[in-house]
Amino acid sequence: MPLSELIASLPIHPSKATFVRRLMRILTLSGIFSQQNDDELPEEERYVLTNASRILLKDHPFCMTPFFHVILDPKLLKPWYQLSNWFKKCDTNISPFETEHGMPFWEFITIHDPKIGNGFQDAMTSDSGVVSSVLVDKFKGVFEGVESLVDVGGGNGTMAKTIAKSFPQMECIVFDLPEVVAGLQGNSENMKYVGGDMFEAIPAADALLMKCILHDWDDEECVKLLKKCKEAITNKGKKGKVIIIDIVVGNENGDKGSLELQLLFDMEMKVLVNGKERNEKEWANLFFSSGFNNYKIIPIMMSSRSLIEVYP
Ligand SMILES: C[S@@+](CC[C@H](N)C(=O)[O-])C[C@H]1O[C@@H](n2cnc3c(N)ncnc32)[C@H](O)[C@@H]1O
Ligand SMILES: C/C=C/c1ccc(O)c(OC)c1
Repeated sequence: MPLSELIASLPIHPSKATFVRRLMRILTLSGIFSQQNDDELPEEERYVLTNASRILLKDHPFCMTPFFHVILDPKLLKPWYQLSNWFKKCDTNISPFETEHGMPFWEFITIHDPKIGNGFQDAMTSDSGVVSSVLVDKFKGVFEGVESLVDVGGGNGTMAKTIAKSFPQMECIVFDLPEVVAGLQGNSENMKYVGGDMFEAIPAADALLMKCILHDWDDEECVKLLKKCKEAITNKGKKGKVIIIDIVVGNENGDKGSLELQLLFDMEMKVLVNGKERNEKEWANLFFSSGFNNYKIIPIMMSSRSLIEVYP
């Protein structure tokens, strides 16, 4: 799109029109747009979308805009300014988020601020939209022989919806806090929602899915949670498995971008929920400390995430 057309299509005051070129100049340098000139109209600069801006489009099937809205929300940015204070205090269990807002993140989004809560669910929906589609397209084998599945901390059920549709014989349960699943209904007969606290008890199944759960908690809490998982999959003499989708920090393919994403998430988890991203050794320690015997890591999405199968 030529610059003049871009300016004409934006809802801005005419007095601000000349600033658009300066904004586009830096957004082009940072890869959000690229410039493409037209030989027939050499005097006017033209901009095109890049992969980075394409996923911001509302009608893109994997639009990530809700995710960026949450990350950049002032209420979720303010805790970053508490890092300096946080470093000086001895209370290791309190996140910079709690230092800022006086309550843990989960309480804040489920009870105190439903607007941020809805924004957060939309953010996770956009993330799970991409990941669930990659999963059923390329890694279907992980679910082979699984007759029942519980998505632990499954939020509004985006992962479960895609899996339940792809495996009509599988019984899928979305398990999350009562406030989160209240009033939700599945889109097929083989899925339902159950409310509860995963640190108390998890419904029994052949397999449990935990996407973006363990990185929310410290090691002690993770071991507690994984022990509950083991109970849930070793019912009736059967031995099931836990399927984790999370980050495994590492840079084996040498891609600086994916490492940067992993480390940025590590900071985000620290600041918001007192969680962390783990490397393979740290993951293995968690599994063996909770009574599991074996695991397999499968990198997905250019190693930005991994699929980890954990066996009792
Ligand atoms: C980062 S979100 C991940 C959501 C979903 N798995 C996904 O990846 O789209 C973490 C989820 O854990 C849920 N959660 C937090 N504490 C929980 C608890 N004690 N019991 C069950 N779910 C909990 C939250 O409500 C939230 O939906
Ligand atoms: C702004 C994003 C916040 C966030 C909080 C907790 C999570 O587990 C998470 O997983 C991708 C994202």
